[in-house]
Amino acid sequence: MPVEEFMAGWISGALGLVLGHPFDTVKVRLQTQTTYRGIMDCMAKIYRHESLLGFFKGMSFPIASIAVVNSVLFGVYSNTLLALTATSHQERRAQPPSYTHVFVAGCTGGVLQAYCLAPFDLIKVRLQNQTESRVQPGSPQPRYRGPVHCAATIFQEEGPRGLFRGAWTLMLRDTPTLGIYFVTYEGLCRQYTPEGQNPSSATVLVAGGFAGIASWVTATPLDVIKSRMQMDGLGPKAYHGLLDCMLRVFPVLVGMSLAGNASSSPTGL
Ligand SMILES: CN(C)C(=N)NCCC[C@H](N)C(=O)O
Repeated sequence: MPVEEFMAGWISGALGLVLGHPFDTVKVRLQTQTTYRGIMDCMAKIYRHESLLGFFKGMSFPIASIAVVNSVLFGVYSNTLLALTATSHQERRAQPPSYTHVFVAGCTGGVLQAYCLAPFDLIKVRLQNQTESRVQPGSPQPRYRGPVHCAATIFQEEGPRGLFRGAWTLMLRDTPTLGIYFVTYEGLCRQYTPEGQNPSSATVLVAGGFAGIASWVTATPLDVIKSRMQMDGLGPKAYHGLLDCMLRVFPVLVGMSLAGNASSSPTGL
């Protein structure tokens, strides 16, 4: 991959992260903490106690790692398609791969990117969950003083494997859902591009947006489990592993959506 493409990917990925991180912080807090009554309450509390900076906790490692993580995803996807179909990127417009091949290549990219992403994602989630204010004088010191201190503390307290806490759930989340991402993206591009031509920028934008929605809708249930497993290394353990966490969280999630009221669960989920 040429350096310019790598840098362009890094800058655009980083911009997307800066715009999305405040919403991601609210999502992570609602997934793992019981003190908020819903999205608006969470946003108001973060703003009041932690100022605007509270929404951006844990953002530096994702920005530093996004280019590498995305290169792994797209590089593995492209090379898996090459191995499955024996056609290069340029030849694929004339001879489009089957959706099964696209799905398998997307899943393969998903597994390997999840493995690279796991420690960075863990540190992000731990820092996002720190509610101590950095601006109010006299506030208690947070457990982690920054991403490097967080990584070092996890390493000391939970061992080297602690840095991969939640990695299996992350892989389970990203393997099928990145397959879904690439199938949706390919399908929409093919639908709206005349045969033999490259998709226009508008088509790429819209197809990427809808692919993102389709993959995140399917990824969200396991995303809840992943965030809970990642926070479970602190203090006494709440779950005896991934299956126990799924069995205890999913019935509550299903009950909440059937009742149509996501914020009034007695467990605070
Ligand atoms: C649809 N899915 C599951 C994905 N696109 N996965 C990769 C996302 C990584 C991202 N930094 C995150 O928010 O975890």
